[in-house]
Amino acid sequence: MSVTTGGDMPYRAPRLFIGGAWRAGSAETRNPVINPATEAVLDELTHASPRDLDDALAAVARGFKVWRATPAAARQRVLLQGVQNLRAQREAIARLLTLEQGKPLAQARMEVDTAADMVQWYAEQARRVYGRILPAPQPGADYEVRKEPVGPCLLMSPWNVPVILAARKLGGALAAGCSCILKPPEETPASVAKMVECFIEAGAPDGVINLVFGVPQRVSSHLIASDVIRKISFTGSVAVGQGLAGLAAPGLKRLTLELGGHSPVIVFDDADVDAVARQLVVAKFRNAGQLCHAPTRFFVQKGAYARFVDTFAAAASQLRVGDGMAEGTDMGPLANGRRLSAIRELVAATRADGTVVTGGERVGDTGYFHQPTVFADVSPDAKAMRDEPFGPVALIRAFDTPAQAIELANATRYGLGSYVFTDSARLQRQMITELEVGSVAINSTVVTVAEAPFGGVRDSGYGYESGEEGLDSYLHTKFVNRNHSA
Ligand SMILES: NC(=O)C1=CN([C@@H]2O[C@H](COP(=O)(O)OP(=O)(O)OC[C@H]3O[C@@H](n4cnc5c(N)ncnc54)[C@H](O)[C@@H]3O)[C@@H](O)[C@H]2O)C=CC1
Ligand SMILES: O=Cc1ccc(S(=O)(=O)O)cc1
Repeated sequence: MSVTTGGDMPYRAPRLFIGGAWRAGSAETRNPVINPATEAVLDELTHASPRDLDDALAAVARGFKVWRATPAAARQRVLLQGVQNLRAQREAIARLLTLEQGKPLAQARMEVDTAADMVQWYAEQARRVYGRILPAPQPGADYEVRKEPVGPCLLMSPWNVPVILAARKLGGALAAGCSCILKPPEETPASVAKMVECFIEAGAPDGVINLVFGVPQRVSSHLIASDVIRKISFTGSVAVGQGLAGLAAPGLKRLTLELGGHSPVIVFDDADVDAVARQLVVAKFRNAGQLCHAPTRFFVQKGAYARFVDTFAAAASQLRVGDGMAEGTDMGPLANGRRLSAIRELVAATRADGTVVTGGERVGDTGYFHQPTVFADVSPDAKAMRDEPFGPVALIRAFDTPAQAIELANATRYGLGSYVFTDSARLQRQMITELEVGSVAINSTVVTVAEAPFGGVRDSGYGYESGEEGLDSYLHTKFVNRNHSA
């Protein structure tokens, strides 16, 4: 039986794409792709064998030679055509995404739009990779600083926002002149493969984009061990990021790690409490809370606290939980059974450290659905205040002084996003300075955009994606001392 995507197209797990050709993976392992709303198996994904991976390494090395020699304007044309293709495939990709990941279709469509926007920005920037000439102290000489693509890249992206996170890596690498092997998540492979197809069909030469799936640990250890790979970009958990840093160390390979987060929200008394609470409910429960920069720890000043809790809980309880394909669904299921189990455990453990004001239960017994769950008066010592929830759980606590808010906010090992609500310029400045994070949104819930760097500190990882810094992470800098008189 095949599952249709809502149009006429049946769901099919993608094949590998290596050296310009699609092929089934020849490993003995495979994995089922599961619809998280129904737990039905959509299809089986074949895995790359060591031989497939060696073919991908040979292809990506060949692809690099071609792509690095391709003028920036030509690379830009391919990327912009890919973006156009992506926009044309919006509905098809969004449907695949909802089927395999669970998010509401409207959010899946927005994901495709954001992915297109992010690659477009990189494409536009491809022609602005400038070097510089410096004055040399001796006559007849120029000091020149050049930017060059770092080499073939291994890009590994996760299942929570599969299209954006893969497209952002692909766009940066290709704009810089790097070839790549992309290893998307095995749990949500088809939406990413369809996105990749848009850039293949736009004219990326053979070997420039390669796509593999497999047992993640086997794929990453095999590919990172090869001298061919010069840079690795990974988004996922801290534990896996640490392991990859170990694998990258012997070859001293460049690494960008975008790991977890446990983003604080600080709401001061002067904020428009009702409006802010409602805005934060949308941000918190988008993608069922499975975003690395999702607001998770809500610190609200005492004067605004009771009202914030009431409005936030009321808005959260009104969210319609259901199949992402159904009209009117606000929040879909969690993306996989691991996440549902983890959230149920987290909720059970947090009951001793706070009060459930809404939610707290699984929804139904088929599909990975969980209620939007809000805890108030959560102890700062609760395990949930330290460990990333990565799901539909909001933790609220009151604070008195700005210094207390900072202490609470900085009390995890993560440092990715943060959100501050106040019109006081003095408080805004203090929060911007003292929050130990990669980004701060003031009176806003947006911390990641195409034109600005996104990255974290401490356990949230290192390096940047998007913005000039994101492009620079696929470039190395060469100094040339050119003596004309010799
Ligand atoms: N920063 C982010 O956007 C993400 C963070 N996470 C964090 O990870 C936690 C656990 O989720 P899991 O899916 O179990 O995380 P995980 O880190 O095991 O998996 C995340 C992604 O990494 C890949 N992966 C796993 N092991 C790998 C390896 N050795 N080499 C290369 N890729 C590998 C997986 O295929 C998956 O797509 C979440 O609760 C969340 O805290 C998970 C996904 C995305
Ligand atoms: O989980 C990491 C993550 C998720 C989403 C986005 S974006 O806001 O959609 O760009 C960025 C990072």
